[in-house]
Amino acid sequence: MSASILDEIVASKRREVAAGRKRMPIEELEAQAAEAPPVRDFRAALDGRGAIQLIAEVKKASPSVKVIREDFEPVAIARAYQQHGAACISVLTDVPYFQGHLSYLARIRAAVVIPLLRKDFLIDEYQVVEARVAGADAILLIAEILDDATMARLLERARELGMAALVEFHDPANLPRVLAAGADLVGVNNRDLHSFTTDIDRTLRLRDQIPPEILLVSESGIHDRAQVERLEAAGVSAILVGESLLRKPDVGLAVERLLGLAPESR
Ligand SMILES: O=P(O)(O)OC[C@@H](O)[C@@H](O)c1c[nH]c2ccccc12
Repeated sequence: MSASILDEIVASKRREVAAGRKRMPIEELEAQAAEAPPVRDFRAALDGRGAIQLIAEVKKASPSVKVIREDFEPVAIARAYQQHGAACISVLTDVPYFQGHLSYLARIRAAVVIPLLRKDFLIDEYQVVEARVAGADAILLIAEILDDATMARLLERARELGMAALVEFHDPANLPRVLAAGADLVGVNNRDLHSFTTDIDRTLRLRDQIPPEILLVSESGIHDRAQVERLEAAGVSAILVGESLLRKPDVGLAVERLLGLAPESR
């Protein structure tokens, strides 16, 4: 994702939020959030005490590769993820760039019991409340698109609503900002924002700079068992994986292979 596409996405989110506020004022949305069923503990589900856990992602497309999977059935994919060993599910809700939808959260929520992450570009508390109403148990926050005050405020808002926040960064310079915001669940995005290349060494290099009480998630570019074993040995709590699972015809088998529950194909 080039920096300019990130700017473009953020601009589209500002328009979405403005339109949302017109359709339904935040007070009304908050009233709905107060009535929503209880959240599931996303962070606790990732605390495998040494055994690395999987957040499996439901994502049809992305700006880097366009359509990832043609026969995209979000609920069936989520069910397979759960059945074959994922601890949590990440659901892309961005429409224009990832071909996701907010309604996928509610549909998936009705079909699985494991906790769900709203994966989107959150810049405003309106989207945080919206996530809760739609059925999310956690939200993603991206350090690269948030100033310090907004990052801390959205994190606090998530907690007030009972949700967890996974706070992601790519540039190591942003790690101190993420910690200062009070994150207890931190993601390293292995994908370079300019070249789209991924490198899990980015997570491994940063491992020692993250306090042990914080759960660390390695995100993007994970596609084989050897990588997962390296991350597990380094004490990484969880992996966030989309593309490599979605490219396989049998996503359940792909999950088992990544988790070492089934032998890898050759
Ligand atoms: O499909 P991959 O390479 O397994 O990556 C999953 C996830 O990490 C990636 O989708 C992602 C990480 N951070 C994001 C922020 C917004 C949208 C998408 C993402």
